[in-house]
Amino acid sequence: MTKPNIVIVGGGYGGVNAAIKLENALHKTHQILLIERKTHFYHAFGGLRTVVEDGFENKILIPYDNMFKFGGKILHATVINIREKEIIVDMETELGTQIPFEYLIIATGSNYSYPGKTASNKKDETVTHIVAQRNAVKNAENILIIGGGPVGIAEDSSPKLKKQLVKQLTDLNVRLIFGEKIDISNIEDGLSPLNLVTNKGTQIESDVQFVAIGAKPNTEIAKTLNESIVEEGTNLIKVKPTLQLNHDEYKHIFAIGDVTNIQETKLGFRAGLQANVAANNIIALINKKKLTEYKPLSEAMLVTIGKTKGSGLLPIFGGTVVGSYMIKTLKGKDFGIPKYWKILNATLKN
Ligand SMILES: Cc1cc2nc3c(=O)[nH]c(=O)nc-3n(C[C@H](O)[C@H](O)[C@H](O)COP(=O)(O)OP(=O)(O)OC[C@H]3O[C@@H](n4cnc5c(N)ncnc54)[C@H](O)[C@@H]3O)c2cc1C
Repeated sequence: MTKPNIVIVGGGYGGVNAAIKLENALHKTHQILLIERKTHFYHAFGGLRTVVEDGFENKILIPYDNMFKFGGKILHATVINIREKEIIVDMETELGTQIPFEYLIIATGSNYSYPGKTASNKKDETVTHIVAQRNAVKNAENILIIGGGPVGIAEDSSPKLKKQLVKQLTDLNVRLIFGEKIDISNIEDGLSPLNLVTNKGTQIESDVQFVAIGAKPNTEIAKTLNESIVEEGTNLIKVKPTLQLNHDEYKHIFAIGDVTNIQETKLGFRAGLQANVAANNIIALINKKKLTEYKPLSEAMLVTIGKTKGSGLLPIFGGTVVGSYMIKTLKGKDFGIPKYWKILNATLKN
């Protein structure tokens, strides 16, 4: 007898963790199916280092091929439609284009400009893009970065963190401009010299430009199920604390990670924690047990500046600011790369 499908759409930090957990627990009774458009997991935490270290891209592009151990399947296709009991993909797969499910997890994450994330589905195209960026940086005298990202957050949540980051960047000869905006529509590929002017009239000449103005949630396909599951304004999927969609018709559909409207900064490690809750709740529904709730954590971030510097905020004692030593140890040294190769059951060749 064919086993009912549990489908996970999106193999990022949330989707991979949920798929592995569900496969471990349910492979005897259910077919676990991960649908992911890319052939390789893109380990975003280390994305920025590809710009300065030759070959680093090979460490952060991890093949998905070997991740399942008990018959789970990964299909490389793009989901274009979600219905109440099935999803539709954009190409013919071994299971066709119309794939039924008993339970579904939407984990389609968010987009970010290169090299934060990749827009390409194929490893060689991603590598070509990264190498072009790295070469442009090697030949550049002036590099423009638009968007303060975690620094912007630091401003609101911890003045001490902001102060530490500003000092470290200024020591490295980085010129910081706060409170001004640049029209990014003037930037094409970010690899050619440009002379830009901010809304306050500051002229900035640069050889290379990086746009770092935040992630954009991938919730368009969620809307194909029902427009009302996505919050207007934020474009995020409304979820209950159990991570089921906040809609009584869809108790069998969950959302996790960067796509949800949970009130906390969007981070991969949180997507992983949410994956545990969603997977446990699917197991609980199958076994007719009580569901558990996801509890958002307090603010946390680790901002690296090169291999040895940085500053961060840990979610302990209501938010503790830490300096370069902790950041180097927790993140800057290897960005958790060995951990993710292990999770995906792949071998990193040095
Ligand atoms: C430069 C940078 C550094 C970061 N550093 C950290 C850090 O140090 N620590 C931390 O915790 N977080 C960090 N983050 C944040 C972290 O990357 C995100 O929070 C995380 O990626 C969210 O995980 P996710 O599983 O929700 O989605 P994603 O990781 O975005 O994964 C979504 C997946 O879904 C796939 N997908 C999307 N739509 C479809 C579709 N229709 N069909 C098939 N597949 C689809 C995508 O290809 C993608 O693989 C960083 C982010 C950036 C950009």
